[in-house]
Amino acid sequence: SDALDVERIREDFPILQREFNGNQVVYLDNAATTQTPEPVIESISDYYRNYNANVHRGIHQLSQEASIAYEEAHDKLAEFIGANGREEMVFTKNTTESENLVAYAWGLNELGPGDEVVLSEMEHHASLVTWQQLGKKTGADVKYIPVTDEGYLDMEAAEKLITDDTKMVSVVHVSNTLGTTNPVGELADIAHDHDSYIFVDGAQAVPNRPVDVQAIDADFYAFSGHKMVGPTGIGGLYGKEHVLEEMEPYLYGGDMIRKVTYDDSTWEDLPWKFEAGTPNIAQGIALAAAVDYLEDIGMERVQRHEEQLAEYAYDRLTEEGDVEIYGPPADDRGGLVSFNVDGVHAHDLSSILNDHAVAIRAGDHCTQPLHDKLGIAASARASFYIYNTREEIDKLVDAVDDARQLFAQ
Ligand SMILES: Cc1ncc(COP(=O)(O)O)c(CN[C@@H](CS)C(=O)O)c1O
Repeated sequence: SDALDVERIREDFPILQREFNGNQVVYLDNAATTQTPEPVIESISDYYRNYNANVHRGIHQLSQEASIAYEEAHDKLAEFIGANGREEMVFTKNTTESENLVAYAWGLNELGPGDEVVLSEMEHHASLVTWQQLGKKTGADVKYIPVTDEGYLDMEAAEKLITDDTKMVSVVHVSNTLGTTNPVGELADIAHDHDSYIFVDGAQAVPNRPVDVQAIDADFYAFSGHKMVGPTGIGGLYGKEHVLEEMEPYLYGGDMIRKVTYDDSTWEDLPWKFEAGTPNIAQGIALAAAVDYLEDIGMERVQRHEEQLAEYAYDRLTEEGDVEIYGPPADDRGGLVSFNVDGVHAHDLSSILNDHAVAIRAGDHCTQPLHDKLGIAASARASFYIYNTREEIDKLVDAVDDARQLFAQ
Protein backbone atom coordinates (compact mmCIF):
# COMPACT_ATOMS: atom_id res chain seq x y z
CA SER A 1 0.00 0.00 0.00
CA ASP A 2 1.05 3.59 -0.25
CA ALA A 3 1.07 3.95 3.53
CA LEU A 4 4.35 4.16 5.38
CA ASP A 5 5.50 1.05 7.28
CA VAL A 6 5.25 2.29 10.88
CA GLU A 7 6.36 -0.97 12.51
CA ARG A 8 9.48 -1.06 10.33
CA ILE A 9 10.21 2.58 11.11
CA ARG A 10 9.73 2.05 14.86
CA GLU A 11 12.57 -0.48 14.81
CA ASP A 12 14.93 2.41 14.02
CA PHE A 13 13.93 4.26 17.23
CA PRO A 14 14.98 2.20 20.28
CA ILE A 15 13.82 5.02 22.59
CA LEU A 16 10.23 4.09 21.74
CA GLN A 17 10.72 0.82 23.66
CA ARG A 18 11.32 2.63 26.93
CA GLU A 19 8.85 2.02 29.75
CA PHE A 20 7.86 4.24 32.67
CA ASN A 21 5.78 2.85 35.59
CA GLY A 22 5.21 -0.28 33.52
CA ASN A 23 3.84 1.65 30.55
CA GLN A 24 5.59 1.80 27.19
CA VAL A 25 6.29 5.40 26.22
CA VAL A 26 3.80 7.04 23.86
CA TYR A 27 5.79 9.95 22.41
CA LEU A 28 3.40 12.60 21.09
CA ASP A 29 5.54 15.74 21.45
CA ASN A 30 7.03 15.78 17.94
CA ALA A 31 6.32 19.45 17.28
CA ALA A 32 8.77 20.17 20.12
CA THR A 33 11.40 17.75 18.85
CA THR A 34 11.41 14.45 17.01
CA GLN A 35 13.25 11.28 17.95
CA THR A 36 16.50 10.26 16.23
CA PRO A 37 16.76 7.07 14.16
CA GLU A 38 19.77 4.73 14.30
CA PRO A 39 21.14 5.78 10.87
CA VAL A 40 21.34 9.40 12.05
CA ILE A 41 22.90 8.45 15.38
CA GLU A 42 25.38 6.26 13.47
CA SER A 43 26.30 9.12 11.12
CA ILE A 44 27.33 11.23 14.14
CA SER A 45 29.37 8.42 15.71
CA ASP A 46 30.95 7.57 12.36
CA TYR A 47 32.12 11.16 11.94
CA TYR A 48 33.75 11.38 15.39
CA ARG A 49 35.12 7.85 15.12
CA ASN A 50 36.57 8.03 11.61
CA TYR A 51 36.96 11.47 10.06
CA ASN A 52 36.71 14.16 12.73
CA ALA A 53 38.63 17.28 11.69
CA ASN A 54 38.07 20.98 11.28
CA VAL A 55 36.46 21.98 7.97
CA HIS A 56 37.04 24.29 5.03
CA ARG A 57 39.71 22.34 3.31
CA GLY A 58 42.57 21.88 5.67
CA ILE A 59 45.56 20.33 3.90
CA HIS A 60 45.29 16.90 5.47
CA GLN A 61 43.13 13.94 4.48
CA LEU A 62 40.84 14.02 7.51
CA SER A 63 40.06 17.69 7.00
CA GLN A 64 39.38 17.06 3.31
CA GLU A 65 36.91 14.30 4.17
CA ALA A 66 35.19 16.35 6.89
CA SER A 67 35.03 19.45 4.66
CA ILE A 68 33.53 17.60 1.72
CA ALA A 69 30.93 15.85 3.89
CA TYR A 70 29.93 19.08 5.60
CA GLU A 71 29.78 21.04 2.33
CA GLU A 72 27.84 18.32 0.51
CA ALA A 73 25.33 18.29 3.36
CA HIS A 74 24.46 21.83 2.25
CA ASP A 75 23.81 20.54 -1.28
CA LYS A 76 21.49 17.84 0.04
CA LEU A 77 19.49 20.20 2.24
CA ALA A 78 19.28 22.73 -0.60
CA GLU A 79 17.82 20.05 -2.88
CA PHE A 80 15.45 18.85 -0.14
CA ILE A 81 13.73 22.26 0.09
CA GLY A 82 13.98 23.20 -3.58
CA ALA A 83 16.80 25.76 -3.34
CA ASN A 84 19.16 26.32 -6.28
CA GLY A 85 22.24 25.10 -4.42
CA ARG A 86 24.50 25.45 -1.39
CA GLU A 87 24.88 29.19 -2.04
CA GLU A 88 21.29 29.58 -0.85
CA MET A 89 21.56 27.16 2.12
CA VAL A 90 23.10 28.61 5.31
CA PHE A 91 23.42 26.22 8.24
CA THR A 92 22.45 27.78 11.56
CA LYS A 93 21.81 26.38 15.05
CA ASN A 94 18.02 26.33 14.61
CA THR A 95 14.99 28.24 13.31
CA THR A 96 15.38 30.83 16.05
CA GLU A 97 18.92 31.68 15.00
CA SER A 98 17.81 31.81 11.35
CA GLU A 99 15.17 34.42 12.19
CA ASN A 100 17.69 36.43 14.25
CA LEU A 101 20.31 36.22 11.52
CA VAL A 102 18.03 37.97 9.02
CA ALA A 103 16.68 40.40 11.62
CA TYR A 104 20.20 41.56 12.53
CA ALA A 105 22.11 41.12 9.27
CA TRP A 106 19.35 42.66 7.16
CA GLY A 107 16.77 44.29 9.48
CA LEU A 108 19.13 46.37 11.58
CA ASN A 109 20.67 47.91 8.45
CA GLU A 110 17.53 48.29 6.35
CA LEU A 111 14.67 49.15 8.72
CA GLY A 112 13.91 52.59 10.10
CA PRO A 113 11.04 54.84 11.23
CA GLY A 114 8.12 54.68 8.80
CA ASP A 115 9.01 51.16 7.68
CA GLU A 116 6.68 48.30 8.62
CA VAL A 117 7.09 44.61 9.42
CA VAL A 118 3.98 42.45 9.08
CA LEU A 119 3.68 39.29 11.20
CA SER A 120 0.69 37.09 11.96
CA GLU A 121 -1.04 36.66 15.31
CA MET A 122 -0.09 32.97 15.28
CA GLU A 123 3.67 33.52 15.05
CA HIS A 124 6.04 31.54 17.25
CA HIS A 125 8.17 33.66 19.61
CA ALA A 126 11.21 32.91 17.40
CA SER A 127 9.67 35.21 14.81
CA LEU A 128 7.33 37.39 16.87
CA VAL A 129 9.77 38.49 19.59
CA THR A 130 12.65 38.84 17.14
CA TRP A 131 10.85 41.23 14.79
CA GLN A 132 9.01 42.95 17.64
CA GLN A 133 12.37 43.84 19.24
CA LEU A 134 13.89 44.79 15.86
CA GLY A 135 10.99 47.22 15.49
CA LYS A 136 11.91 48.79 18.82
CA LYS A 137 15.57 49.04 17.87
CA THR A 138 14.95 50.55 14.43
CA GLY A 139 11.73 52.51 14.89
CA ALA A 140 9.91 50.33 12.38
CA ASP A 141 6.28 49.47 13.14
CA VAL A 142 5.16 45.87 13.64
CA LYS A 143 1.65 44.86 12.52
CA TYR A 144 -0.21 41.57 12.88
CA ILE A 145 -2.39 39.73 10.39
CA PRO A 146 -5.42 38.62 12.45
CA VAL A 147 -6.31 34.96 12.96
CA THR A 148 -10.00 34.09 12.44
CA ASP A 149 -12.08 32.11 14.96
CA GLU A 150 -11.57 29.02 12.80
CA GLY A 151 -7.78 29.45 13.12
CA TYR A 152 -7.03 30.76 9.62
CA LEU A 153 -5.25 33.96 8.60
CA ASP A 154 -7.64 36.77 7.66
CA MET A 155 -6.35 37.27 4.13
CA GLU A 156 -8.56 40.28 3.44
CA ALA A 157 -6.92 41.99 6.39
CA ALA A 158 -3.52 40.83 5.11
CA GLU A 159 -4.16 42.57 1.78
CA LYS A 160 -4.83 45.81 3.65
CA LEU A 161 -1.97 45.45 6.18
CA ILE A 162 0.77 44.83 3.60
CA THR A 163 1.47 48.18 1.91
CA ASP A 164 4.31 50.00 0.18
CA ASP A 165 5.65 50.79 3.70
CA THR A 166 6.02 47.07 4.40
CA LYS A 167 9.63 45.90 4.14
CA MET A 168 9.30 42.41 5.64
CA VAL A 169 6.46 39.93 6.03
CA SER A 170 7.37 37.11 8.43
CA VAL A 171 4.84 34.28 8.68
CA VAL A 172 4.73 30.71 9.88
CA HIS A 173 4.10 28.07 7.21
CA VAL A 174 2.35 25.63 9.57
CA SER A 175 1.33 26.81 13.05
CA ASN A 176 2.84 24.79 15.91
CA THR A 177 -0.21 25.61 18.05
CA LEU A 178 -3.17 25.55 15.65
CA GLY A 179 -1.96 23.18 12.95
CA THR A 180 -3.05 25.73 10.35
CA THR A 181 -1.31 25.71 6.97
CA ASN A 182 -0.93 29.31 5.84
CA PRO A 183 -1.11 30.40 2.15
CA VAL A 184 2.53 31.44 2.13
CA GLY A 185 2.72 31.50 -1.68
CA GLU A 186 -0.17 33.96 -1.82
CA LEU A 187 1.40 36.04 0.95
CA ALA A 188 4.69 36.08 -0.97
CA ASP A 189 2.87 37.47 -4.01
CA ILE A 190 1.24 40.20 -1.92
CA ALA A 191 4.58 41.04 -0.26
CA HIS A 192 6.39 41.20 -3.61
CA ASP A 193 3.63 43.39 -5.09
CA HIS A 194 4.75 45.93 -2.47
CA ASP A 195 8.51 45.30 -2.86
CA SER A 196 8.62 43.65 0.57
CA TYR A 197 10.62 40.54 1.46
CA ILE A 198 8.88 37.53 2.95
CA PHE A 199 10.41 35.28 5.58
CA VAL A 200 8.66 31.92 6.02
CA ASP A 201 9.11 29.98 9.26
CA GLY A 202 9.09 26.37 8.12
CA ALA A 203 9.93 24.67 11.42
CA GLN A 204 6.65 22.68 11.31
CA ALA A 205 6.62 22.22 7.54
CA VAL A 206 10.04 20.98 6.30
CA PRO A 207 9.90 17.90 8.59
CA ASN A 208 6.32 17.12 7.74
CA ARG A 209 5.55 17.70 4.06
CA PRO A 210 7.20 18.39 0.71
CA VAL A 211 8.49 21.98 0.66
CA ASP A 212 9.57 23.91 -2.44
CA VAL A 213 10.90 27.33 -1.47
CA GLN A 214 11.05 28.47 -5.11
CA ALA A 215 7.41 27.51 -5.73
CA ILE A 216 6.51 29.60 -2.68
CA ASP A 217 8.91 32.30 -3.91
CA ALA A 218 10.09 32.93 -0.31
CA ASP A 219 13.01 35.29 0.09
CA PHE A 220 13.97 33.51 3.31
CA TYR A 221 12.85 30.15 4.70
CA ALA A 222 13.91 28.65 8.07
CA PHE A 223 13.78 25.20 9.67
CA SER A 224 15.38 23.12 12.47
CA GLY A 225 17.16 19.80 12.18
CA HIS A 226 15.93 18.38 15.50
CA LYS A 227 12.33 18.49 14.27
CA MET A 228 13.11 16.36 11.24
CA VAL A 229 14.83 13.33 12.90
CA GLY A 230 18.12 15.25 12.87
CA PRO A 231 20.27 16.24 15.85
CA THR A 232 19.93 19.45 17.85
CA GLY A 233 22.29 22.34 17.10
CA ILE A 234 21.71 22.42 13.37
CA GLY A 235 19.11 24.23 11.32
CA GLY A 236 18.77 25.95 7.98
CA LEU A 237 18.27 29.40 6.59
CA TYR A 238 17.35 29.47 2.92
CA GLY A 239 17.86 32.81 1.22
CA LYS A 240 17.62 33.80 -2.45
CA GLU A 241 21.22 34.08 -3.64
CA HIS A 242 21.00 37.72 -4.75
CA VAL A 243 19.39 38.64 -1.42
CA LEU A 244 22.10 36.93 0.64
CA GLU A 245 24.79 38.47 -1.60
CA GLU A 246 23.55 41.95 -0.72
CA MET A 247 23.37 41.23 3.02
CA GLU A 248 26.14 42.06 5.44
CA PRO A 249 27.54 39.12 7.46
CA TYR A 250 25.85 38.35 10.77
CA LEU A 251 28.81 37.06 12.82
CA TYR A 252 32.45 37.86 12.08
CA GLY A 253 35.53 35.66 12.49
CA GLY A 254 37.27 32.72 10.90
CA ASP A 255 35.91 30.79 7.87
CA MET A 256 33.62 33.67 6.83
CA ILE A 257 36.50 35.84 5.55
CA ARG A 258 38.46 35.82 2.32
CA LYS A 259 41.20 38.45 3.05
CA VAL A 260 41.95 40.23 6.33
CA THR A 261 44.32 43.16 6.83
CA TYR A 262 44.68 45.46 9.79
CA ASP A 263 42.47 47.93 7.96
CA ASP A 264 39.61 45.88 6.60
CA SER A 265 38.40 42.43 5.51
CA THR A 266 36.59 40.82 2.62
CA TRP A 267 34.12 37.96 2.80
CA GLU A 268 33.95 34.35 1.71
CA ASP A 269 31.49 33.12 -0.90
CA LEU A 270 27.98 32.05 0.04
CA PRO A 271 26.89 30.33 2.19
CA TRP A 272 30.17 30.45 4.19
CA LYS A 273 29.91 34.24 4.61
CA PHE A 274 27.17 33.50 7.16
CA GLU A 275 28.91 30.60 8.91
CA ALA A 276 31.57 32.15 11.15
CA GLY A 277 33.89 29.99 13.23
CA THR A 278 33.92 26.22 13.55
CA PRO A 279 30.44 24.99 12.65
CA ASN A 280 28.45 22.10 14.12
CA ILE A 281 30.17 19.75 11.70
CA ALA A 282 28.84 16.40 12.94
CA GLN A 283 25.32 17.80 13.21
CA GLY A 284 25.42 19.19 9.68
CA ILE A 285 26.55 15.84 8.31
CA ALA A 286 23.90 14.04 10.38
CA LEU A 287 21.22 16.41 9.07
CA ALA A 288 22.00 15.11 5.58
CA ALA A 289 21.53 11.57 6.94
CA ALA A 290 18.15 12.71 8.34
CA VAL A 291 17.14 13.87 4.87
CA ASP A 292 18.15 10.49 3.44
CA TYR A 293 15.99 8.82 6.08
CA LEU A 294 12.93 10.96 5.36
CA GLU A 295 13.33 10.80 1.58
CA ASP A 296 13.51 7.02 1.82
CA ILE A 297 9.98 7.17 3.31
CA GLY A 298 8.77 9.96 1.03
CA MET A 299 7.51 13.32 2.23
CA GLU A 300 4.04 12.85 0.73
CA ARG A 301 3.71 9.67 2.82
CA VAL A 302 5.00 11.49 5.92
CA GLN A 303 2.41 14.23 5.46
CA ARG A 304 -0.46 11.84 4.80
CA HIS A 305 0.42 9.67 7.81
CA GLU A 306 0.61 12.61 10.21
CA GLU A 307 -2.55 14.27 8.96
CA GLN A 308 -4.54 11.02 9.19
CA LEU A 309 -3.37 10.62 12.79
CA ALA A 310 -4.32 14.22 13.59
CA GLU A 311 -7.77 13.70 12.10
CA TYR A 312 -8.21 10.48 14.12
CA ALA A 313 -7.03 12.21 17.31
CA TYR A 314 -9.38 15.14 16.68
CA ASP A 315 -12.35 12.83 16.22
CA ARG A 316 -11.56 10.64 19.23
CA LEU A 317 -10.75 13.53 21.60
CA THR A 318 -14.02 15.30 20.80
CA GLU A 319 -16.22 12.19 21.37
CA GLU A 320 -17.03 13.18 24.98
CA GLY A 321 -18.11 16.73 24.08
CA ASP A 322 -16.00 18.38 26.83
CA VAL A 323 -12.83 18.95 24.79
CA GLU A 324 -12.13 22.16 22.89
CA ILE A 325 -9.64 21.86 20.04
CA TYR A 326 -8.05 25.06 18.67
CA GLY A 327 -7.52 25.63 14.97
CA PRO A 328 -8.96 24.31 11.70
CA PRO A 329 -11.27 21.30 11.26
CA ALA A 330 -10.03 17.73 11.65
CA ASP A 331 -9.46 17.27 7.91
CA ASP A 332 -7.56 20.52 7.30
CA ARG A 333 -4.68 20.57 9.75
CA GLY A 334 -1.05 19.55 10.09
CA GLY A 335 -0.02 16.69 12.35
CA LEU A 336 -0.99 18.18 15.72
CA VAL A 337 -3.93 19.01 17.96
CA SER A 338 -3.92 21.62 20.74
CA PHE A 339 -6.81 21.25 23.13
CA ASN A 340 -8.25 21.70 26.59
CA VAL A 341 -10.53 19.41 28.61
CA ASP A 342 -13.26 21.20 30.57
CA GLY A 343 -12.31 21.42 34.23
CA VAL A 344 -8.80 20.05 33.74
CA HIS A 345 -5.85 22.47 33.54
CA ALA A 346 -3.47 21.58 30.71
CA HIS A 347 -0.57 21.11 33.13
CA ASP A 348 -2.61 18.77 35.33
CA LEU A 349 -3.65 16.88 32.21
CA SER A 350 -0.07 16.46 30.96
CA SER A 351 0.98 15.29 34.41
CA ILE A 352 -1.67 12.56 34.48
CA LEU A 353 -0.76 11.62 30.92
CA ASN A 354 2.85 11.31 32.00
CA ASP A 355 1.74 8.79 34.66
CA HIS A 356 0.53 6.75 31.68
CA ALA A 357 3.88 7.38 29.88
CA VAL A 358 2.06 9.52 27.32
CA ALA A 359 4.32 12.47 26.39
CA ILE A 360 2.57 15.62 25.18
CA ARG A 361 3.27 19.31 25.66
CA ALA A 362 1.32 21.69 27.92
CA GLY A 363 1.73 25.43 28.02
CA ASP A 364 1.74 28.18 25.44
CA HIS A 365 4.01 26.45 22.88
CA CYS A 366 5.98 29.71 22.52
CA THR A 367 2.85 31.45 21.21
CA GLN A 368 1.77 33.42 24.29
CA PRO A 369 0.04 36.28 22.42
CA LEU A 370 -2.03 33.69 20.52
CA HIS A 371 -3.08 32.05 23.79
CA ASP A 372 -4.04 35.46 25.16
CA LYS A 373 -6.13 36.03 22.02
CA LEU A 374 -7.77 32.61 22.48
CA GLY A 375 -8.49 33.59 26.08
CA ILE A 376 -6.64 30.61 27.55
CA ALA A 377 -3.62 30.45 29.83
CA ALA A 378 -2.38 27.19 28.38
CA SER A 379 -3.27 24.29 26.12
CA ALA A 380 -2.30 20.65 25.85
CA ARG A 381 -0.79 19.61 22.54
CA ALA A 382 -0.36 16.20 20.96
CA SER A 383 1.82 16.17 17.84
CA PHE A 384 2.39 13.19 15.60
CA TYR A 385 5.13 11.81 13.42
CA ILE A 386 6.22 8.87 11.31
CA TYR A 387 6.50 6.38 14.19
CA ASN A 388 3.13 7.09 15.86
CA THR A 389 0.10 4.80 15.52
CA ARG A 390 -3.66 4.91 16.05
CA GLU A 391 -3.20 2.57 19.01
CA GLU A 392 -1.03 5.26 20.62
CA ILE A 393 -3.81 7.80 20.09
CA ASP A 394 -6.22 5.37 21.76
CA LYS A 395 -3.82 5.33 24.75
CA LEU A 396 -3.80 9.14 24.72
CA VAL A 397 -7.61 9.19 24.80
CA ASP A 398 -7.75 6.60 27.62
CA ALA A 399 -5.30 8.67 29.67
CA VAL A 400 -7.35 11.82 29.00
CA ASP A 401 -10.39 9.92 30.24
CA ASP A 402 -8.48 8.98 33.39
CA ALA A 403 -7.69 12.67 33.98
CA ARG A 404 -11.32 13.55 33.31
CA GLN A 405 -12.44 11.12 36.01
CA LEU A 406 -9.88 12.51 38.44
CA PHE A 407 -10.29 16.25 37.90
CA ALA A 408 -13.60 17.04 36.34
CA GLN A 409 -15.79 15.71 39.20
C1 LIG B 1 6.73 27.28 14.24
C2 LIG B 1 8.00 27.26 15.01
N1 LIG B 1 8.93 28.23 14.77
C3 LIG B 1 10.10 28.25 15.43
C4 LIG B 1 10.41 27.29 16.38
C5 LIG B 1 11.76 27.35 17.08
O1 LIG B 1 12.51 26.21 16.74
P1 LIG B 1 13.95 26.07 17.44
O2 LIG B 1 14.53 24.80 16.86
O3 LIG B 1 13.68 25.95 18.94
O4 LIG B 1 14.74 27.30 17.11
C6 LIG B 1 9.48 26.28 16.66
C7 LIG B 1 9.76 25.24 17.72
N2 LIG B 1 8.58 24.99 18.50
C8 LIG B 1 8.69 24.06 19.60
C9 LIG B 1 9.42 24.65 20.76
S1 LIG B 1 8.60 26.08 21.38
C10 LIG B 1 7.28 23.59 20.00
O5 LIG B 1 7.17 22.82 20.95
O6 LIG B 1 6.33 23.98 19.29
C11 LIG B 1 8.26 26.25 15.96
O7 LIG B 1 7.35 25.30 16.19
